[in-house]
Amino acid sequence: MRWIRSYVGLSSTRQTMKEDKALVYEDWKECILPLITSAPLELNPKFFGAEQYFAAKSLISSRSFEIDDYHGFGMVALADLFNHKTGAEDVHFTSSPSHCESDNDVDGNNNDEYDNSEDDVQLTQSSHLRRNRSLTALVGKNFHSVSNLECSSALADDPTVLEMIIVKNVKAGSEVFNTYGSLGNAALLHRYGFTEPDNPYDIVNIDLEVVLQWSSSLFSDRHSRARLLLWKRLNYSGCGSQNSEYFEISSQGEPEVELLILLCIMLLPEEAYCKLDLTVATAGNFSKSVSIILSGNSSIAVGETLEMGKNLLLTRSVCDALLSLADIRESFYGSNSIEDDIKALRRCCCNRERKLYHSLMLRVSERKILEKLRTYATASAQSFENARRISKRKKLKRT
Ligand SMILES: C[S@@+](CC[C@H](N)C(=O)[O-])C[C@H]1O[C@@H](n2cnc3c(N)ncnc32)[C@H](O)[C@@H]1O
Repeated sequence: MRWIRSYVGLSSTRQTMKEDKALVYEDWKECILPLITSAPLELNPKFFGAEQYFAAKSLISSRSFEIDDYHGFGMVALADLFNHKTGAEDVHFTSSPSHCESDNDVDGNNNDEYDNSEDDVQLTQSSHLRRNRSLTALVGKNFHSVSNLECSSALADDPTVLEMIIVKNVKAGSEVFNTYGSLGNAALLHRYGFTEPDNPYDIVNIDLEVVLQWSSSLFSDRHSRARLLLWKRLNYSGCGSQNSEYFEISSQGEPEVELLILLCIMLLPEEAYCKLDLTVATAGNFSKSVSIILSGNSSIAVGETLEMGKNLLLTRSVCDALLSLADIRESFYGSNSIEDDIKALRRCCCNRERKLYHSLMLRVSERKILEKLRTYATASAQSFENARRISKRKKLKRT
């Protein structure tokens, strides 16, 4: 754990880990320490120290999951044997039997796409399951799928039943996977201690602090604060809590529209800003669905949908700002280039050097997204310029 923190650098994963560890330590001090010092229990402090508590908590949190609204979070024997695969599970858990029309899928997965054909497999717990510490299918073409078994009405009504359904054919001897949800690599590493290559749900976070750092390199603190306030008064916010707001960049390198709007407001010329400020002040509360659209020549319009304005928001200066944000975020990885990281990842053995492998994978996947963000910003600036040229030409033709 200590190692991951130092290698991932200043990423949000490190910060989250630090905060988690502080909370777990507080828990330990409050709940366990009094037991160690309590005379009648005579607990051996060697087994109940803060590090042992942290290890136990990590183990529990990587194996427990939200069962349903009724049960909340819990540990389910057998269910926790399955390893995760993003978007390609073989086995699915649901808190009520499959034919009893339910949307109680564990992890919020939808079952509609699954074809429970007669080729489905039955899972059996056997000694060889234990060998790999993950679940392997005992496959037979004629085995009946669990979901094809008769489901008694008693079972259907039993809230303590958790159904395990094989949703795909699995080759004999192959590992059977579940999915822990649509999680990016930082979330997978934080919650479960591993990452996946080419994870389609991967994201990079850009903290609001980073945006303010960029803004203060161009404008006064007063300017940045006033523009941020206006953005907030327009009912925009980043992800996360008020104390640590951030913006997500998708695995395709696309920034959230809220970030684009903030950048536009930061970059507005004073006159346009004052005009917008006045508009907001006189209009009172803006509803969530109303968004401002700021066009390239700084005029302001009020539009109804957020997506409608995305292209208009991607002006040359906003795209330049995105490039700067990508550079600031990239600087968090230290002096090693992405090529250095890729080489180190190739040299690294996933089984022998687990921590090194997964932290390198996180760095590489995040940095690849930052590369895509740069490509996105450059291409968007180009299309914005083209659109402007075409519109200018059209206007000239009309006059
Ligand atoms: C619910 S357990 C799964 C069973 C686990 N293999 C075991 O040893 O009991 C979750 C843990 O399994 C490991 N794990 C699950 N899926 C993985 C994957 N795709 N790659 C690497 N490790 C994985 C991680 O250590 C994770 O914290």
